[in-house]
Amino acid sequence: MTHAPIIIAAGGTGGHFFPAIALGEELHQRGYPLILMTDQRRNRAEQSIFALYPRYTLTSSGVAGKKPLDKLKAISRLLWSCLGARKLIAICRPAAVIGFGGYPSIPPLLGSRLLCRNRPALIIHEGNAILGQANVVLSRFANAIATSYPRVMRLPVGKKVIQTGMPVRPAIEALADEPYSPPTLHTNEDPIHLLIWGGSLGAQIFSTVVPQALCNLPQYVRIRLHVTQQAHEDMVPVLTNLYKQVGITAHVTPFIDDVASELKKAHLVIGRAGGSSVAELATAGRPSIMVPLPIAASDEQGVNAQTMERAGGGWMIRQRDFKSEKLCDMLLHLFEHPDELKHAAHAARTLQHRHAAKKLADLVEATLKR
Ligand SMILES: CC(=O)N[C@H]1[C@@H](OP(=O)(O)OP(=O)(O)OC[C@H]2O[C@@H](n3ccc(=O)[nH]c3=O)[C@H](O)[C@@H]2O)O[C@H](CO)[C@@H](O)[C@@H]1O
Repeated sequence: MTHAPIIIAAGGTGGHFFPAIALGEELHQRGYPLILMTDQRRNRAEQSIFALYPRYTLTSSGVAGKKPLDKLKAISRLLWSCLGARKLIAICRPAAVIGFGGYPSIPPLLGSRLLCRNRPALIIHEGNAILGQANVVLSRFANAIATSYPRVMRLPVGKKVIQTGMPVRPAIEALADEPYSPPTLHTNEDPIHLLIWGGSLGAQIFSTVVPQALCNLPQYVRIRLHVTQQAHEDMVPVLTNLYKQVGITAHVTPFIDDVASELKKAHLVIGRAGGSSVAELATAGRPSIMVPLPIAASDEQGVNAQTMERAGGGWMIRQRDFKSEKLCDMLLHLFEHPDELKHAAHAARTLQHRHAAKKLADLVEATLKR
């Protein structure tokens, strides 16, 4: 039987895009033709499973927190994109449109619901512990809402809500049973692996506070450290030299391609608390120090980090309190108390949700049969 196509719409940052790809792979295996609608940041993507509509670029500009004139411009761009999306939907007549959040997911879902005669099924996925701005708008029209977390703030009443979990890349899903052994400072000389990442777009703060903290650790700790750090291109040579000078083994790069291998090695992760990063920490069972992005529209990263901290899987520090002296003390304390790291690694797994891509694809198929 030939299926009608399915449109997957997602903002172009890793947190929205990687789960969209994971679902795409699953639906592709089930025989669905797929169309990916994303923004300029990802327009060259995944040609093998997605027939990317060649001239279609979604708006990526947010609306929240803007000055009135800029807000008006952003809203007009969104509405213009809705018209563009409607044209595409009229041509390819999809059976369903699935949104992964971010403003670029609004035009295809809203366009198909308000402007098209053949109305495809609408499903949204929320990757954070609070419904994001775009999903707040779209949830009113959705036939089903899939969530990563068991409890999600701002969900509308009376809608079909199912926790499918956050789809993660297969190599990360394969870490679901990976054991964790904490580093021991005084009984062996093995490396202590630290992973430092800043979300899909990096974060400047980790290039200042973290190196200062690591340089202030005692020498017997520094020589054991193996650091993998994501940093802005300009900072790569600066941090590489700094770490070398103080005897820290480090690999500094603008983007970590093989996140799975890094998580597998990591004794501790320092980073933001975006939906995908937290889901990956839970899958791999790795303890973390989380510094939520302070400018995130709904403080979704703060809510994600709090959820992980309450589960016992890590420690949240607000950016205003993220200082090198504090981080240095905290790292030394954790390395001296490996049981705390071990406990956090186990606790992180309580938020693990396996086979999310499969569960989400099941939900899509169930909604098609509605
Ligand atoms: C799912 C989701 O809603 N994510 C949030 C996140 O998106 P954002 O995309 O910034 O961050 P996430 O933590 O959600 O995702 C980051 C993704 O990039 C990957 N990665 C990161 C660094 C690297 O070097 N290599 C790499 O592959 C991570 O493994 C992860 O899969 O921040 C936004 C603010 O800007 C929030 O508003 C979003 O709500």
